[in-house]
Amino acid sequence: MKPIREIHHPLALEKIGQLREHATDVSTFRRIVAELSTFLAIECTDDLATETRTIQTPIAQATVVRARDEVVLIPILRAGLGMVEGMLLWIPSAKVGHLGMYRDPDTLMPVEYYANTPAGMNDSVVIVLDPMLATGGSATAALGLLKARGAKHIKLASIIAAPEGIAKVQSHHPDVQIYAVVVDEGLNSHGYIVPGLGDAGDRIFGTL
Ligand SMILES: O=P(O)(O)OC[C@H]1O[C@H](OP(=O)(O)OP(=O)(O)O)[C@H](O)[C@@H]1O
Ligand SMILES: O=c1cc[nH]c(=O)[nH]1
Ligand SMILES: [Mg+2]
Repeated sequence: MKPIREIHHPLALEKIGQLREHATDVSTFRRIVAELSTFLAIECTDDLATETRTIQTPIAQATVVRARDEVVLIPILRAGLGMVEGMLLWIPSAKVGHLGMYRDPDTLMPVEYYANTPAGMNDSVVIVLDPMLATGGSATAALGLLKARGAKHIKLASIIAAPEGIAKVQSHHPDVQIYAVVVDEGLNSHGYIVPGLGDAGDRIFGTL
């Protein structure tokens, strides 16, 4: 089982504090989600396979590196959409598929309503995007669907993760590396992350 990679960085933690604040307005919230997503993109791609070639600088020949792996981003709608732009700043050539899922408020079980993923994901590095990993039900279902469609090298990028969600994903998908900016205390009786930031989708899209 892969241990979670929690990112400790003073400025990332400062941004998390702004996301948590109830008073943070929607444009600031969106911008910070995008910034933290770029930060997660850097972490998630630090083991991509590379190849080298020789080029000519104005001074001399140099051996330069380029990434060989194709990257596919899979945001889980809605909240995961807020992470796409920031991820693409760092991985501009990534393909983007979409999974629509919401969590039933009574059962907390994920309900799938849309799935559009690129063909030929077998050899790609697939990064699932969801800012909140709470019970882990949505992420676990998304990872199962992607594996059924051929994905083999999958990562999960979240901004805030709860220990319960991490444990669930690790038990069902021990091969998937989870990245989170922070791991919070746990869940409340409604399945919300504590202290968390509330409903990420509503805060990104201004639908509170
Ligand atoms: O780990 P889980 O317990 O499954 O919870 C996490 C899910 O809940 C939220 O989605 P939500 O149902 O609020 O849909 P939305 O993104 O459309 O707001 C969040 O964006 C995750 O997808
Ligand atoms: O705290 C939570 C839990 C699930 N989904 C959210 O958006 N926030
Ligand atoms: Mg929501």
